[in-house]
Amino acid sequence: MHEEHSFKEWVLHAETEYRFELDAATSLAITLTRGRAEIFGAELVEGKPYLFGSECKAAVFTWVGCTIEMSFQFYFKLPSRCQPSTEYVSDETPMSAYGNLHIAFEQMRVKALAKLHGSPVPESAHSTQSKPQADFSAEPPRVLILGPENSGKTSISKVLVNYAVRAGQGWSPILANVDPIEGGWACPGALSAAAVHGPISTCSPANPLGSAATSAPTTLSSNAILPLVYWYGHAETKRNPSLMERLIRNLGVNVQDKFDQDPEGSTAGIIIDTPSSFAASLGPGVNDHRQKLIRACIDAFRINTILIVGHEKLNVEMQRSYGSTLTVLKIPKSGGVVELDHSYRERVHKYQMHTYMYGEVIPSPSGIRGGTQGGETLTDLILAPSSNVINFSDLTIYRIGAETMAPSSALPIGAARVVSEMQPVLVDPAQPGSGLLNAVLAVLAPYHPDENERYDEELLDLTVIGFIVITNLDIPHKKMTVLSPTQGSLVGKTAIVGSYEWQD
Ligand SMILES: Nc1ncnc2c1ncn2[C@@H]1O[C@H](COP(=O)(O)OP(=O)(O)OP(=O)(O)O)[C@@H](O)[C@H]1O
Repeated sequence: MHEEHSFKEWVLHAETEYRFELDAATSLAITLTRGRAEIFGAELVEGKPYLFGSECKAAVFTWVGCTIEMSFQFYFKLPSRCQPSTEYVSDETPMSAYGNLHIAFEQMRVKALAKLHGSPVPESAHSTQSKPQADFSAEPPRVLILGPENSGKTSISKVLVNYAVRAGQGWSPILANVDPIEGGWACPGALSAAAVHGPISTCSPANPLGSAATSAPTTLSSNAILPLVYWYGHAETKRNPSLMERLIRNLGVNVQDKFDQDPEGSTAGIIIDTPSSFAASLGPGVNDHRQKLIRACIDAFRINTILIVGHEKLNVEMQRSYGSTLTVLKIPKSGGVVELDHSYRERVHKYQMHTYMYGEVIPSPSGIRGGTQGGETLTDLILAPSSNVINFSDLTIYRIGAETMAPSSALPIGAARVVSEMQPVLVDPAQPGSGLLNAVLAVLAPYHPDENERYDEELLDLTVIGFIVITNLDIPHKKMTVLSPTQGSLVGKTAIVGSYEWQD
């Protein structure tokens, strides 16, 4: 194996950022040696090497100026360079706009808390900043972020959540991810929400929102993130918009329950990261789905602020639809956001699945000791999945809506379609072409223990307790091999298969 490393220092002036993009099989360590700096709102601790890998793309921003040291290493073949494939410093960032937004949201939180306690609103919560547009009421910020592909929606969500967590007021805002491609804290295809208690780190696209307790060992410092997960199972929202809508509404009901149980906690608010398909009208019919899903988010999470990232047309559209009842704000897109192409997204999907099963340890560049991946100690990040052979009958598998629905025109005259797009269809692993080999399955929480509380489509409303991958099907013996991050038994469990596949 060929290895080579390099070392470099960057001096950043106030309100500038160092942007980098890593190639595959490279790793980077960044150490803050002077001043203060942050990555998407998460502060770096001075003197601690932060590791980045798996083609990570990110920026180190400083409000006050800083010096950072980089150690870079590439592994394997073709040592074409000794630095990230792209790296530069920019003094044009939208961070002050994002900072102002954070201040406005902070005022909303403070006012909402004061209202809850019946106390007067503190002077500091009355804005002296040039406040963005409409009047923010005494409601917590419940924010929907919309924007086209590669506009930086996820990064902005992280900045806003990290600033709230850093504010020192004990806020734990909820971050919800309704972008199935993103993966969030689970696997690609999932929709999730979690209360965030500590800064969300960025070190690898395999964990875009930091590590979660579902796949990580309990020793992780960030294991406070306990996401609530639903499984959509596909990359594209247009594939089954009705299911998307139902899951969004389910997430909303859960978040609302949490808010009802903890009114004080609810004042921290919620930030929703959305798929880029919400911003793009791609053809006849798609626009309706898009509108329906945006409306579902607004209702489900009782949104009071919509942020549009750098998209004039969408801004006008949202102003027209919601401007009279909600605050709709256009915010600038960062010039640093990287255009991620299809093949990169496919590789990220693989990194995410691999990390879900095995964990991820980014190799430290030579000479780097005590490196951290977003605050975690490296030995904690290795997972040992179990590969078990189970009987076909141990696990009940469904697919939501039939994959191979006959077109209505092919049905006998007068016959209604039997399978709706929301109907759970039992999948028989013994059937050739079941589509289960290498499929990613979401294992669901149990049905309601009280038979009287059960209903037909209950399956659609069950949360996910974990993901498995079927790595072998032995049809003659009616057995299958299942890779799972935990040792727990699957007997009697119910799982859903979508369209995601993964091979190690
Ligand atoms: N200022 C920046 N400097 C360098 N890289 C950045 C910056 N902002 C964002 N990125 C990177 O650009 C990529 C795309 O950003 P992000 O995921 O936030 O966009 P998005 O709009 O959520 O994407 P999607 O199209 O998946 O919805 C990510 O890899 C992110 O880390």
